[in-house]
Amino acid sequence: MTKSPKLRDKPVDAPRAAARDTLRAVRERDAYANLVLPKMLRERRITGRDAALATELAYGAARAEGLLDAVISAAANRPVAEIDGNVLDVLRLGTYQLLRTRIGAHAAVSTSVDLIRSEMGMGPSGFVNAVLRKVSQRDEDLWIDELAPSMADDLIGNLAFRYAHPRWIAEVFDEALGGSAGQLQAALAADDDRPPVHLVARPGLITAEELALASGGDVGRYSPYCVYLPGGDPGDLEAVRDGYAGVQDEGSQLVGRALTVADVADDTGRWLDMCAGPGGKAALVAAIADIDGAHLDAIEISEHRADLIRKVVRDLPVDVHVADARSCGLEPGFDRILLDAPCSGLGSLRRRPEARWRRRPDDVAELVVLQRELLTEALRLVKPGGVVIYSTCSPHPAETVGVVAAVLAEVPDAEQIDARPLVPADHLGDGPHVQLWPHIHGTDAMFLAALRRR
Ligand SMILES: C[S@@+](CC[C@H](N)C(=O)[O-])C[C@H]1O[C@@H](n2cnc3c(N)ncnc32)[C@H](O)[C@@H]1O
Repeated sequence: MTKSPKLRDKPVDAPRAAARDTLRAVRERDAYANLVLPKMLRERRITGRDAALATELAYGAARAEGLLDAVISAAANRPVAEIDGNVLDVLRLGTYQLLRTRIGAHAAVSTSVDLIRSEMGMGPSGFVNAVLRKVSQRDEDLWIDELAPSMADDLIGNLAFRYAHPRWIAEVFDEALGGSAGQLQAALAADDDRPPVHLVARPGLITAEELALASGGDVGRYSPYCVYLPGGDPGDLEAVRDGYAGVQDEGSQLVGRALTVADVADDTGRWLDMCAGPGGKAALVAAIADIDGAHLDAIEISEHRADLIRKVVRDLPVDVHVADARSCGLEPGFDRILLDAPCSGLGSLRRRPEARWRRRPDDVAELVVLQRELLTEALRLVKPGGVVIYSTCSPHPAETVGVVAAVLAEVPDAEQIDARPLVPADHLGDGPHVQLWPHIHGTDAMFLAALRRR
């Protein structure tokens, strides 16, 4: 039977189908949206404005999942766990468009209905249509007013809901920010935004000024190697393709640089990166080591990640070791050691769209044990007078100041030194550690502490 013109399937639009398939991969396979989508865009030859739309929708909907689900559940009058997964992906995309983009309500609803009808037929498409129409009756603020805990009763709960963070993460940020509600609001808002793209100009190969000219970007505020890219795909830049530049958050650049500028008497040029994969900081440190006549040993436990390091440190004075850094077998006596420890990643949630909804508070306790062991070993491997930079891309106090305090209590000949002079940024607080923030510095929320063996 031929369908009537009204019922005939419309072709689904490619960017929204890619966004839906990304959300599905995240939900079904625990995939990382920022790995799945770029590959899908290449394979499906989706480029330009269409690629930008798919990215905005997929990453935006993944980032806002908790908020979207609360609204969908209210509009559908049932918990989202009772909604078929494939239908839920389309509802999330549609709700995201309605609440958080300028896409008109008609287009947001009808494209969602088309997406579901092409796969699942009329029944589910009627449900999607009904739910999204209900969602479209209010804007985001009205939904928040209706569904979030009140500011007066539960400020953290309200802000967590409003800026699409699980409550426990908002609590961690609150603790790290010292309980300032204004700071917490700004931090969550910045974390809920699309992240900027930062490039690193590899020392000795290109300057930040040259890279800014070549890329149409602006030189960074703090890192002498940083360029802010206003838009576009960094992979299209010749400097990135040729390895003169890479994509790296400015906060990470500041951590790598801090290792190289700390005072170390009689630096013999033995430098170590204890947890180096995939090699972002190792590449920067090694480029500076090359200029300074030093050598970097880079340890990484995962073979695959060690391969990634080898790719980015080609031609630089680096030895890559696949080992557990707690028992790597290298001779002690290093002048400078970077321990960029495995961590919860709560400081770079804006770059990994779905991560905030995947992490669990319990993840942290196990990581803290590993972080302490690694830092203790770093202090054994560094020479007296040498420096250890301990860093995390997390502001979680248990992973940052907690680890440093616990290890210092156990290692009597180690001391913490002021890390602030090693970081050319403002608003660095009372020290001695440095905690960067997206809402203050525009960087990921990187933490670093500087320790010395007496
Ligand atoms: C935060 S990442 C490091 C990021 C890296 N410094 C960069 O800038 O690209 C932590 C790394 O430590 C590795 N790792 C975890 N446990 C380790 C261990 N016991 N020994 C060595 N590496 C480890 C992880 O595989 C991961 O690649």
